[in-house]
Amino acid sequence: MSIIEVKNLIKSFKVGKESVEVLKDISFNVKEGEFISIMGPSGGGKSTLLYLLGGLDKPTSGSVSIDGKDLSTIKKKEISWMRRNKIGFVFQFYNLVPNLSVEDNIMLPIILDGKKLKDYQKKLDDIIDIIGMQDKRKLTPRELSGGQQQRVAIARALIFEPDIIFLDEPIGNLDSKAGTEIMKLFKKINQEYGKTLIQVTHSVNAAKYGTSIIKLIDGEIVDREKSIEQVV
Ligand SMILES: Nc1ncnc2c1ncn2[C@@H]1O[C@H](COP(=O)(O)OP(=O)(O)OP(=O)(O)O)[C@@H](O)[C@H]1O
Repeated sequence: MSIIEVKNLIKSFKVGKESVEVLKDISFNVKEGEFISIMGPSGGGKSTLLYLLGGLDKPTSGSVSIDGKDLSTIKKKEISWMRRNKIGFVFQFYNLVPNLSVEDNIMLPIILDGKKLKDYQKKLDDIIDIIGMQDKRKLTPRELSGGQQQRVAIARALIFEPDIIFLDEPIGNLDSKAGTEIMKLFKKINQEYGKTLIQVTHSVNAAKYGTSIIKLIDGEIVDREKSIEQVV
């Protein structure tokens, strides 16, 4: 079964009196364990699509289903549960809390959810190992490089062990060396930990880490291929 099913998805925004159709009848499926790169020109609707897939916004019509459950018809409680346990997000600008340590930033979703920190201590240690930052766990974000900050944001997205992680321009703010290291980390999270990843990116370098590439132009999928050479 597909972990994500997108059917006839349409999203319009009202701009003044006019309605602008940003996504035009999009359908596709994502299988568990895939790593999809969504590429295409600026303004084509990539971020809009990512937010709909993650349940952060609602479609005008059509549907997004995760594990066979249509996000527009399930109960609010269930969607909040899904957002916490099933889905993780990583953004371009990390969105860390500046005065909290690395480990407190990673544990933030646990704190906000009212869960007991000690129940997640082992998980925290494991995740800090995965991101390779044991020696930096007491530092605050301003003491870290951009690449290290993004590692912390990735760890925070992993703490609830989601099956799917959405990445919005995850290396858009990094130089090429740090960017490559982050992409290798995503590849490991995809291949070794079996997470399904969906990234929006302008970078051909980042896109080629995907197992499949979707090209979105002007709100429509114009191509879906296995390798970047077939798309660019
Ligand atoms: N909340 C909103 N209200 C009105 N228009 C919006 C809204 N969100 C997005 N848009 C419009 O939808 C279009 C697609 O935006 P989106 O950010 O999804 O594109 P994108 O492909 O991610 O672009 P970029 O690569 O520049 O980030 C743009 O024209 C944008 O102005």
